[in-house]
Amino acid sequence: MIEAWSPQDVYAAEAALDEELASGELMARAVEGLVEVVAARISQLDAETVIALVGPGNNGADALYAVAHLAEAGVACAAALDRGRAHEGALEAARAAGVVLVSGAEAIEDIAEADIVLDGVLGLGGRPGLPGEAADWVRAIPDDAHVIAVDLPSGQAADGSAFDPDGVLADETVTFSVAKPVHLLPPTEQACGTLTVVDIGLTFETEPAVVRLGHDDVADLWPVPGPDDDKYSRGVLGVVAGGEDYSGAAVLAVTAAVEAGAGMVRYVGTPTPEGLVRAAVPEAVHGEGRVQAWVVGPGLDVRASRREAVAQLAVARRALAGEEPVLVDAGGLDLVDDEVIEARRELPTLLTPHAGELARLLTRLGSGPRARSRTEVERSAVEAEPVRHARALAERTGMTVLLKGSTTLVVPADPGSPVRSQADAPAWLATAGAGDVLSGLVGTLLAAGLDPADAGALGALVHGVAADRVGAGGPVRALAVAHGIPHAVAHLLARH
Ligand SMILES: NC(=O)C1=CN([C@@H]2O[C@H](COP(=O)(O)OP(=O)(O)OC[C@H]3O[C@@H](n4cnc5c(N)ncnc54)[C@H](O)[C@@H]3O)[C@@H](O)[C@H]2O)[C@@H](O)CC1
Repeated sequence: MIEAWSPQDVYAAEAALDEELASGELMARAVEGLVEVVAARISQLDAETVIALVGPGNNGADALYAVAHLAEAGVACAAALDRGRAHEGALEAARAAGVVLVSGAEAIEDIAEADIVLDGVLGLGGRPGLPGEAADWVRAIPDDAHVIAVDLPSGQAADGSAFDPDGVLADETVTFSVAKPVHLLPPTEQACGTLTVVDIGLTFETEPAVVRLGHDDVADLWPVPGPDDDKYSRGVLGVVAGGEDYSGAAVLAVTAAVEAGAGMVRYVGTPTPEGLVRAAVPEAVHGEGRVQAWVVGPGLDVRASRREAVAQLAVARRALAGEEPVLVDAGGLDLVDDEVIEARRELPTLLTPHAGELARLLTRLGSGPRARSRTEVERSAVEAEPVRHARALAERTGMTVLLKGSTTLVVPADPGSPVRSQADAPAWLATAGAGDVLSGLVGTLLAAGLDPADAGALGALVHGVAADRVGAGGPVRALAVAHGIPHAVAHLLARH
């Protein structure tokens, strides 16, 4: 599991530890870890020149001390300074070690020729935008240089809220003590490259801001049956999905639920998808009945008027009015209104929109206290600030929101709970029906008793791993992902 703490919490933990340690010890620990990574990269890449981009704060000091150590060890190092401003102690160390200090046009020339660029312009204390000459430095970084960001890529928001395409785009980031939201959240995660966390001894009393499950966490969370279990105790999932137009969604969701190990699946549909489910998934039973959780919505047409569709919708509405956990996806999202929100305020509910659906929901329901904001929300706005918009929907509805995308975000209704961020899926998984598979898989976990945030995060991880294993680096169709779930789960459980 990777946990990230907010910049405020990190500053508070640093201040507390700083009081206990000798002056400069915290930074010395950070620099030691940083130097180790850069030295390893120099030998792996056969790099000859390293340049540090040095900003005015402690982040610049880390970078400058690091090149001072490397220069002492014989590496050809330079440091770009903006009008000579930098941490005094670090500057002295760099001068003494023979680091070449450059600025202006000379800095641009040296950056353009560097093998490794160490970005120490801004760290946790950075505000949006690159200061002074730094914007020119960043533009001068050659495509083939290996860029190592110190703590975080400069220009990107530390809390992960805003991505700057003109900021630093790193090949890797070396951060201290713990990850920060910038490293785990879209849209900024894409600027970080691979992440190394150097332990400098901070401890935290507070909850993390972001949590990402790793493969080794699956065995702790996955509902593995014991000898006393039967199909009912393992969890019965009701699936209200598929209509005369989108009938395949039903097959995909039900298949995924059965493959994920639901004790039993009860399917409620209209004639065409029902026939398909009967043929494709003989394990499913048909019609309404007692369940431990519901999936409502894949392929559901809430505007259909034929008798069977109206009867199916009535079951969907009963599920939303009932007490069992409900996952609401696709067409089912159209059924979420003030009455449903009120009825489900204390009940486990997981909404699983993609960016476009989330934009439509926020536009229709409004956001903010008492839904006062009634502005049109565009899909592009959700993509630019996914966490903020998912949180707005979670606050508006009191429901957990799973926002689908190349990184899946799960934002719990409780604003104090960490956001979950899973980036396990290959890009090939952006394919029709993948969301239907996710709904069946996550629904099974809800029926087994997991809470919506755990079910969403764990389901997203397994969905991604199944796609990765089935596709083996190539294309993957949604049904194959569903059929790949058992092997993916077995593979992940075997790591324990
Ligand atoms: N506090 C500690 O004890 C430790 C801090 N460490 C490093 O310290 C960093 C945090 O240090 P700082 O708080 O000094 O933060 P930064 O190094 O990010 O620098 C903040 C400084 O830059 C200025 N600034 C920020 N954004 C600007 C902008 N857009 N344009 C112009 N000026 C801007 C601020 O006014 C401030 O002077 C971490 O990211 C980490 O790299 C590590 O050395 C570990 C130990």
